[in-house]
Amino acid sequence: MTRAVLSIGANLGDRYAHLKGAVEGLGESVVLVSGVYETPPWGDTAQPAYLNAVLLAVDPAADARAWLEKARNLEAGAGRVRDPGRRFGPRTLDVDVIAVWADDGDPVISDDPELTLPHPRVHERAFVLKPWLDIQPYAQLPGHGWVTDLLNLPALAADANAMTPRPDLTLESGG
Ligand SMILES: Nc1ncnc2c1ncn2[C@@H]1O[C@H](COP(=O)(O)OP(=O)(O)OP(=O)(O)O)[C@@H](O)[C@H]1O
Ligand SMILES: Nc1nc2c(c(=O)[nH]1)N=C(CO)CN2
Repeated sequence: MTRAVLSIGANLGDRYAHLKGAVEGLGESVVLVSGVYETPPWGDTAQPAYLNAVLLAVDPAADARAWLEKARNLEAGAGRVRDPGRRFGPRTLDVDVIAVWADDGDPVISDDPELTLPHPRVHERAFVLKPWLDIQPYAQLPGHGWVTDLLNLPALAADANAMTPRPDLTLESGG
């Protein structure tokens, strides 16, 4: 399994530095990086705004579980502390594995709570779908269809409208 779409988000500390650290940490596996967006907090609104971006990464040696390990290591490296009482609470860095595709192009499907694929809430999250569409205009979310159709649903369109592009904050791929 070699291809993954990853979402990165930060709303504590130096948010931009945390996103840059995640891209740098993934090194040469990163092939596409979206623009950075300032996004209102989703799911738990009493917290600061996030910076969000989406990456496409390729690693011939990585299976789906390896992408999760990379994500956890990056979060730990950014000093993320989990608050068990606050499911969608603030964080220095969140790295989610959105979807993974195997060598033959088939999506990896998993209902394992440790690694659910595709990510079980991504179809409700404009802060992931909009940057994903930036880097893959014909993206399809396995089980949910075209990302562009999802973003046209009224609730998601409203959330996407509330996102602010931050062209002053750039992320570079390729290590
Ligand atoms: N696709 C996935 N990507 C990342 N983590 C996942 C995925 N599926 C299941 N998990 C599990 O979810 C656990 C909690 O992850 P995390 O604390 O990042 O959740 P969260 O960011 O608060 O919420 P969300 O997953 O909705 O963004 C992780 O330890 C991980 O094992
Ligand atoms: N805008 C935005 N909201 C969130 C984010 C995120 O990355 N961006 N991550 C969360 C963790 O589950 C909860 N809410």
